[in-house]
Amino acid sequence: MSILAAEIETETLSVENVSLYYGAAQALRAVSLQAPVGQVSAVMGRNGTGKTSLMRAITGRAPISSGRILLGGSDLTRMAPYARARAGVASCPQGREIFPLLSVRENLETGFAGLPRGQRNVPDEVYDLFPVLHEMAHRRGGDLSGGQQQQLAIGRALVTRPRLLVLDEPTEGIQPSVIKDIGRAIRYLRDQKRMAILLVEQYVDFALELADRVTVLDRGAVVMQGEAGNLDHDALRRAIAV
Ligand SMILES: Nc1ncnc2c1ncn2[C@@H]1O[C@H](COP(=O)(O)OP(=O)(O)OP(=O)(O)O)[C@@H](O)[C@H]1O
Repeated sequence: MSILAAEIETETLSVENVSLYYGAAQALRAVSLQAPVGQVSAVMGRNGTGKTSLMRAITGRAPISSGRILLGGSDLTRMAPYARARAGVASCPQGREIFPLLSVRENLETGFAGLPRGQRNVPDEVYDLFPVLHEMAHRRGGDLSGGQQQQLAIGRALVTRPRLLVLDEPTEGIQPSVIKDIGRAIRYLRDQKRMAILLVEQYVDFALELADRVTVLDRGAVVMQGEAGNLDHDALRRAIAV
């Protein structure tokens, strides 16, 4: 087996037949997908089709009723969110969840919690990717623009040195110049850091520009899945059109 094949096998996120309910309402119906390292795996779908629920299932914020979630050799299924973070899962949730009264620097430092003492620093690449975080280190998180907050949310996720980065609609409500920066950061993390990136995105052109693989959800179920280059993009656009 080549080194690359071994790495993919040990580092891939594997979601297997995951179902999730809110009370009696089923939000995910036996969803399966793979997100290998060194690839962007996009999850798309109309509003309310279960994209955020899938992200919550992976990060441990919502319990699943059946199925399994594996990251490489670790079975995350029953792990608490903090244990999943230690196992290498980082997420930028919808709404970003920046601490408004903490400074930019302090927001980044909240990512230290699960790290060994020797790694409790902000990696240079966070500031290389998003120089604004350096310039605004002492500003309060709540005083940043939406785009700057999104960069901060990604920076904070990177502080935890993740193997899997989960991004829930990173372009939502953000100006084009910052969307470009975010796209560049995602490419860098995929190609240079070889992270597995799971990207929930409604902005089709942005998602298709980056995605290696695509999963489309409809009413909580997978209705289309495959390598981005092999999918019928017109059918895909129809499947997610509002
Ligand atoms: N906490 C909750 N309690 C009850 N139902 C919920 C809850 N969160 C989501 N839902 C329902 O579950 C379904 C899937 O929602 P989810 O947020 O996962 O979809 P989504 O594809 O991320 O939507 P959006 O694009 O609007 O963020 C929807 O019908 C939604 O109303």
